[in-house]
Formats: sequence, C-alpha cells, structure tokens
Amino acid sequence: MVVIPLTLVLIDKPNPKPLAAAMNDEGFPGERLFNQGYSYTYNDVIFHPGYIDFPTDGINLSTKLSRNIPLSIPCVASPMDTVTETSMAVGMAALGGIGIVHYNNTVSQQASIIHNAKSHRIPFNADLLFASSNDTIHSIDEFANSPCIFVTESGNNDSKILGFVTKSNWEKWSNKEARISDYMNNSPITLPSSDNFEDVAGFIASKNLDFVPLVNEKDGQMVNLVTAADLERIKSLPKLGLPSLGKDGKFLVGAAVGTRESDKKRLEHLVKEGINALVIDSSQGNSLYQIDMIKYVKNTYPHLDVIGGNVVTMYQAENLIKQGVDGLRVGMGSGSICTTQEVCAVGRGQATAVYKVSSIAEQHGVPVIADGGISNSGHIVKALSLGASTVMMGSFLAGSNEAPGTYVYQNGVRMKKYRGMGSLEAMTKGSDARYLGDTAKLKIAQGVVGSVADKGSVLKFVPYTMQAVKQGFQDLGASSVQSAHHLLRSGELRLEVRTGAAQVEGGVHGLVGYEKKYF
Ligand SMILES: NC(=O)C1=CN([C@@H]2O[C@H](COP(=O)(O)OP(=O)(O)OC[C@H]3O[C@@H](n4cnc5c(N)ncnc54)[C@H](O)[C@@H]3O)[C@@H](O)[C@H]2O)C=CC1
Ligand SMILES: O=c1[nH]c(=O)c2[nH+]cn([C@@H]3O[C@H](COP(=O)(O)O)[C@@H](O)[C@H]3O)c2[nH]1
Ligand SMILES: [K+]
Repeated sequence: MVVIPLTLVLIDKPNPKPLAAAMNDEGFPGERLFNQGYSYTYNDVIFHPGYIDFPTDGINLSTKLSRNIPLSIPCVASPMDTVTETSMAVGMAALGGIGIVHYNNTVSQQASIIHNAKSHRIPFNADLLFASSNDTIHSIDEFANSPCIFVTESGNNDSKILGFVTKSNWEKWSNKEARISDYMNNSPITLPSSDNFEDVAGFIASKNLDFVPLVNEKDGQMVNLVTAADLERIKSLPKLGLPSLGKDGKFLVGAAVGTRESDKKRLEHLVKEGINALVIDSSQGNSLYQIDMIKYVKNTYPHLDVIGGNVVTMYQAENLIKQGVDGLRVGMGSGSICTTQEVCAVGRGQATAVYKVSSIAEQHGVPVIADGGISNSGHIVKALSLGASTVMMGSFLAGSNEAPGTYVYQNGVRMKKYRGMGSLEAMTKGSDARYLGDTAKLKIAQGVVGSVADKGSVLKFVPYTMQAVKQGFQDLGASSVQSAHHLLRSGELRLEVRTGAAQVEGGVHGLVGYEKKYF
C-alpha cells in the first residue's frame, strides 16, 4: 500500500492569490476596459478612488484647447446658434475657457460677433439701446432692462454717442411726444473698452457714477455699459481666475466654419477679426472636403490653430493628424440634441470615443476636445480622465444668461430655446450659407429643437462646476489634467462598467420626493 503524505495533498490544492496581487487586479485599466467591443457612455463607466495627498485648492485645471492655445479651465462653448455669440464668448474667455462662434449666419454677422467679443475686456456684455435725437420715446417699456437709451447720429451703434436719456429723465419730461433732442443729456463720461473690470469699477466708485459706457478707442463705437448695480452683482459671484487672453491682451475667441469653397472667403474675414482658433465643423471629419480645408488653412494661415473633427475612431483621427491639425473634436451622436446615431447608424459611445481618439492624439501632442453629452460635473471628470484636454458643451450652457435668445415660460418654468445645428429649423435658417440655397436637395434632420431650463450666469455656475470637478480629481488622486492622463495611461486608474442597477444606485433613489441643488 502507498501512503501519501498529508503535506503533499495540501500542496496540490490551488494556492489562494496573494492579497497584494488581487488588489492590483481590482477593476480594469482603460486599455482593457475599452478593448472588449462595447461602446461605453460616460454613465456606463465609474472610476475607483485613488489616494488623496493634496487639498482641492492644490488642483490645477489649466489645460490646452489645441497645440498653441492654453486655457485656465477645460471648458469650451459649442459653435451652435443657441449657444455661442458675443456674450458667451466673452463670459467663457473671462472664466479662462473659450467660446467658438457658430457660422449659421452671414459672414458679416459672424465677423461682427467676433469683433464685439474681442472689443470686451470685462466679463459681461450689456444689452445696449440706441436711438437718434429725432426719435420719440413713448413708453417706459422701451428702456427694457437698461438704465438708459444712448443717442447717436444714426440711431444705431455705428456712429458716435451724442447723449443719453435715463428713465428718470424721461419720466420727468411731461410731453411724451417730444423729440429726444429736447431733453437728452450731453455725452456721458466714457472709458476705453480695453480697460479691465477693476479699473472700470474703481472709476465708477471714485466718481460716484450710475454707469459708464465703454467705447472702442479705434472706431469710437460703444461696446458695453457698466452700471453701479453690475459692481454689486459681480461681488456676489465667485472670484474669477485667470482670463483667456491672447498676446494682444484681448479675449481669446474661436470660430467655426464648414468645408465649402465659400468658407474660405468667410475665414478671410474671421482671420481679419483676429480669431485665435478655428474649428472645422462637421459631424464626420474624415472626409476629402475636410482634408482639403485643413491643407488650405495650414498653407494660408500657418499661425492659426486648426481643430479638426468630429471623429470617434483612431483611424479617423490619424487621417486628420497627418494633415497637421492642432486639436481634435471628438463625438458623434452623443450630444443631447443629436439624432445622428438614430438616423445614420453611425457614431460611438462617448467614453469609448474619447478614450480611443485621445490614445492616438496624445502620441502626437494633439489635445482632444470631448464634444457632447456633458450634463454634469461627473461627466467632465470622466471626459478629462479618459484623455480629453477640454470638454465642449452645448446643453450645459444653453440655459445661461449668456446664451443667445430670450427666456420664455413653459408650464411655469423659465427656459431658453436650444436646437441642434442639424435640426430642420437650424438648417433652414442657415440654408443660404451652408446649403448654397439648394432647395432642390432633400434635407434630412440629424438634430432636434428643444429647450433648456434657466441656469443663471455662466460666471456663477461654471466656477461651481469647476470646484466639483476638482473634488472628483482629488478623489482620483489627480492633481491636474496632465496627472489624470498619466494615471490613465500608466494603468493606475481603475475603471469598471456599472450595471443598470449600479447606475440606479449611483443616482438618487428610493425617496418620495427631493430637490437637487448643487450649490
Ligand atoms: N457631433 C455630432 O454628432 C453632429 C454634429 N452635427 C452638427 O450639425 C452641423 C452640420 O453637420 P454636417 O451635416 O455634418 O455638416 P457638413 O457641412 O460637414 O456636411 C453636410 C453635407 O455636405 C457635404 N459637404 C461638405 N463639404 C462639401 C464640399 N466641399 N463639397 C461637397 N459636399 C460637401 C458633406 O459630405 C455632407 O453630406 C454641424 O454644426 C455639426 O457640428 C450634426 C450631426 C452630428
Ligand atoms: O447629431 C447632432 N445633430 C445636431 O443637430 C447637432 N448640433 C450640434 N451637435 C453636436 O452636439 C454637441 C452638443 O451636445 P450637448 O448638448 O450634449 O452638449 C455639439 O457641440 C455638436 O457636436 C449635433 N449633433
Ligand atoms: K444623442
């Protein structure tokens, strides 16, 4: 009989994995998670927390829009006609981000938006009212929200200020049929529009003024208005960080154009206005048309940073990188108003798209803009930690005071219109510019028209959002955007996919009712 020693039997049993190895195996590194054939959205994935050895104040969110455009916050306003015109471009640049002015307008309209934004040096853009001295003011309503109406030769802001009428001037004047020239005040004291906010505020306070118009020194045109009430309002907002300024000391402003022949002429005007970055706007950037346009821009304006897109795969990205793009815009069908995936069956989950494109872009030093699908600060943390350098936002910004359009009430809720640039409504408006008036072609919408709730000023909610992003970064153990990218590429950042139930658990649940307030 053979006797098997007990020790041998024990040795034959599988060894339990050492605890340290099991810990290193928790979750997946990005490389493994995103190579399984699934298209993941931001909501599908969740990060494991890392190690905190710095305070949130020690986190730096400064980044790059494109090779040569540094920003102090990773936020970009989308080139959409319900998102980015003068006020948004000014607000975003004042915050340290950037706005990309849309091109669903005439060349002169787009150029004038850029001209106005570039003439500002303070963080907001007041609504200015103009009249000529022969006009009559019939009702107090004509003042709208402005403290005064400015009087110019032409009645518009294309000529010099002759005087102004305040609400109280008008109220005191008994003959409401009188011409403005009968009771207007002489030209007000003005300041150059290149003055920064502190200088203007100091001037208003020292002279005890109600308001000061800011005038472009070059052409004498009125650009903005700062009132004593604005000074109080600004004091209640979070302190602004470093603004985005070009070498000329003006706000950084970007612009979008398409890939038609006419866009080359458009671009000439935009370059004259001093745009700092160009976005070549298309849902599918890997095209002959875009490649031709990139070549043209690189040859004609070698100092202008060109952002190509949109792309969602490494293959698409590589084609544009080869042409020398300075930035890549990533996202197809992920936007809140997008129907591209439904209509065309093409696109990619945004988390996968950002991860994949940034893994090739990073090797060439090309920053990635994660475009679309941002609806909370967690999505921003995810986009940046998956390799993006900035996020581009539409719906997140469209309900702000700075977005174009007026607020309306729907079922008691204050809202603003927000629409896709591929919606029928937007295409019809831009048909002359984008579709060359070709009414014979069958137009298929790839976007919808909707509305978003009032969010107040970007000057308030964007800084709060950045604070939330910093808290996310602290949890991950990332002290900067670069350090988040390092955690991702080294495999230290661990991710998992959330099941449907885990996503429900991760949100508010099981309550009869609640109010969601972030700050
Ligand atoms: N990110 C996304 O998922 C999406 C974004 N959008 C937005 O909607 C707007 C319109 O997007 P698209 O329809 O992709 O605009 P687009 O201008 O790139 O394309 C429209 C059509 O014109 C064609 N085209 C472009 N240049 C041409 C040229 N030089 N010669 C002949 N044909 C040419 C294109 O191949 C396409 O069939 C953009 O603002 C875009 O950002 C639309 C759909 C999806
Ligand atoms: O499929 C689409 N049809 C459209 O009509 C459309 N318009 C804009 N976009 C894209 O959506 C991004 C904004 O998305 P969010 O509202 O989610 O921020 C934008 O930045 C664009 O990339 C469109 N996509
Ligand atoms: K969508």
